[in-house]
Amino acid sequence: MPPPDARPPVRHPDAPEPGTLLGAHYDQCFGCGHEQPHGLRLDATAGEGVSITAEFTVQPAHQGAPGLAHGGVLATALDETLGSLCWLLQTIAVTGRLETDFVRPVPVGTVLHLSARCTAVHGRKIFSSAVGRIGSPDGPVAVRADALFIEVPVAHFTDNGRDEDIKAVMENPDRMKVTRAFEVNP
Ligand SMILES: CCCCCCCCCCCC(=O)SCCNC(=O)CCNC(=O)[C@H](O)C(C)(C)COP(=O)(O)OP(=O)(O)OC[C@H]1O[C@@H](n2cnc3c(N)ncnc32)[C@H](O)[C@@H]1OP(=O)(O)O
Repeated sequence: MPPPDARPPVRHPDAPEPGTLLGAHYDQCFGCGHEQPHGLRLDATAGEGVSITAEFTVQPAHQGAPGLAHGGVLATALDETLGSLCWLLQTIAVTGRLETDFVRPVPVGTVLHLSARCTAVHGRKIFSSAVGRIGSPDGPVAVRADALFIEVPVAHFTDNGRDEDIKAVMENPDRMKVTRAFEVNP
């Protein structure tokens, strides 16, 4: 829970307009990248204020029990959607805590409709919540999460990431891709 002196989140003036499809922030990201054959390929769209909507289709590669999505995959979908809120705050942050409720089983082939919103900011701490619904934005709730993201310097990635992956990103001639890989301001 945010402390009493937490402040409401403020949408950055340079945040993408509501309705903008954000696209993959990093081609190799398991949540949104298009070069991960078994990734979620989640598509996130900027919403009003500090909110995001997103969709992903549960594939056979995402099974836990036969015909049903793995809980860790569903948590990834929530994490990715929540992480995209940082793009609207234009803050570099990583997941510190992700508390997930699994409410309904999610069959393979389901389109999961996710929505996330930032609820408060306190120092480096960003509080947010998300929900995932089956089949439509008004469908039955399947998963819910509350999260705490922590603002970090870009060195969090460059100091800790595997050298060859950092190097590969840095050498990309598309400077926007370099920037977005580390979730920095566009
Ligand atoms: C378009 C697309 C855009 C971009 C879209 C991007 C989508 C990406 C989505 C995926 C995001 C991820 O999965 S990110 C990957 C998964 N996460 C990680 O790998 C993070 C690993 N953890 C860490 O590196 C570290 O623990 C940190 C950075 C989270 C925190 O370490 P630190 O920097 O030393 O900070 P620290 O002093 O410990 O904590 C700062 C404050 O936060 C609190 N705090 C820290 N962790 C926790 C915690 N788990 N639960 C409660 N509180 C916590 C502390 O009590 C403290 O509060 P106070 O004393 O100040 O009150």
